[in-house]
Amino acid sequence: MSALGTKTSPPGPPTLPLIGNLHIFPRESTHLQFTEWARKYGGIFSLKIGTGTVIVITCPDIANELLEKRSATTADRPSLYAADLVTGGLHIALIRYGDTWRALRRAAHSILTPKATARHLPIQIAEATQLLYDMLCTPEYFNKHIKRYSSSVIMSVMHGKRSPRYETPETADFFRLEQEWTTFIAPGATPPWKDTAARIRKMQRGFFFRLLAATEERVQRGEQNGSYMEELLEKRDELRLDTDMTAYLGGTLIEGGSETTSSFLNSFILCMVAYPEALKKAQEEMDRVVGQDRVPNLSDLQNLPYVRAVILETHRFRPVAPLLFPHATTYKNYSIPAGSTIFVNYWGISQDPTLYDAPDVFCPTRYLLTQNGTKLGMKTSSMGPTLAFGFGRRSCPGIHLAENAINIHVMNLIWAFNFEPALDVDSCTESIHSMILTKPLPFNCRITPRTAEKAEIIRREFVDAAGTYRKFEFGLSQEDREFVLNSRDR
Ligand code: HEM
Repeated sequence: MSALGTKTSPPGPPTLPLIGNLHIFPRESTHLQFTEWARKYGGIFSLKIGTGTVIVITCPDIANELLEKRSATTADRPSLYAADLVTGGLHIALIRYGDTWRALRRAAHSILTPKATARHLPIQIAEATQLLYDMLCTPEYFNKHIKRYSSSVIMSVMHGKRSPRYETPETADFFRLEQEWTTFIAPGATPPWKDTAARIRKMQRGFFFRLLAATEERVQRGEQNGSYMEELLEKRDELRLDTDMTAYLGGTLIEGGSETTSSFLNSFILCMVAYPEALKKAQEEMDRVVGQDRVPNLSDLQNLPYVRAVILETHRFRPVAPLLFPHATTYKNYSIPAGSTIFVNYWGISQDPTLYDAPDVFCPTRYLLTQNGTKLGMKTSSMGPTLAFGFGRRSCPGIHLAENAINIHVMNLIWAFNFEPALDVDSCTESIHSMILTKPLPFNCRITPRTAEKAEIIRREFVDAAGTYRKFEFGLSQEDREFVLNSRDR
């Protein structure tokens, strides 16, 4: 902590004139190099990138002090020229701290409270049921099924329109856009050429505004289904959102909710394959509490301490955002220069052997022994269970929606399936990293229903959920209609 109170810069690797540490700044698997430096230079270290400063925090107490207690001075984001070229400064997760961010964040909060989120449980549960069904029918495509689920559920919740198939046009458009957009803003990408920016901008605005227009038309036809955008459109004046802000908020929340949930579910399956003893313990607990004859529901979770521990351990073991999202500081009279970029090295904290026993092992039991899974006797008041969702004013506003989704899936999947290694499973605990979000490298595994009775229950639940799906199915393509007819509405 002492570095925070002094006027000297935090320590860091030796610098070269003019470029500082630019030549050694890791563009890939950044969290791994940051963690190596943290072990050498301590819980707070700094890098010089040209005239700028990057601060890396790998200590929960310092992260808490700077990003939670002094949140007003660290709620900014570093300026991202490439992102602004495309979004015009309307991306809630990337924009600078200021009036536009405040208006977007207030609007996001007003629709993402725990109470508001509970209203969307029926479609979240129905979408989770389709994931079970898809994995039952074609388990080899589980990764594709997770991607379909993750984008369909958030589009249903936000815009009231679901995608029954991975190839449904909205989902396909969304993945195409995400591919272009995330490549364009990735660190170290080719310079942000204006014509590329203009092309992606056209694509992004086209997609976000099409979704908004479809919601408006649906409302005009009197076909409301309770989506968030309906609520936002109603409160738009009160929340001071113009049309661009409304469309961008709807679109960027889809982006925030899709890849994150999908990454968590892939990591969860990976852990179940790689650590069969953890899966077995979770299944035993599930069988004791829920039994064989029904799928679990959210209220079961309070009686499933080991399953809750599996969720926390998955966040720790393979964080979705190993460096959270970068913050920027505007704090003046401080040893951290104004305008510094701040990374919280959540990965380095999660893998710290002074905090955790055997941190590189997936071991949910640690969360049954101590509240935060840390070693016995450690003082860890700065390390609550929501660390994976960030700190302070920029912490994740989608946390309640995300936690419901994760809880439903983890229970469902443990109840329904066995997960076993395929031949190439050796590589399975590696991750790829794209600076902000990680997800496992593609891997194969064998997914089989635990019993024939459970397979039958899944088929029945899928057909029974037809009424819920239909409320979110508008303007389906011929192929989507055929899928619905053949799989569900026979
Ligand atoms: C597994 C699920 C999720 C994880 C692990 C996660 C994690 C995070 C993290 C680490 C941040 C950055 C916090 C910081 O800067 O300190 C963040 C920000 C954000 N998340 Fe999530 N998230 C998840 C799901 C969602 C969902 C479902 C939504 C949308 C409904 C969402 C919307 C956002 C938005 C809009 C921001 C930017 C907030 C801002 O800059 O003001 N996230 N999330």
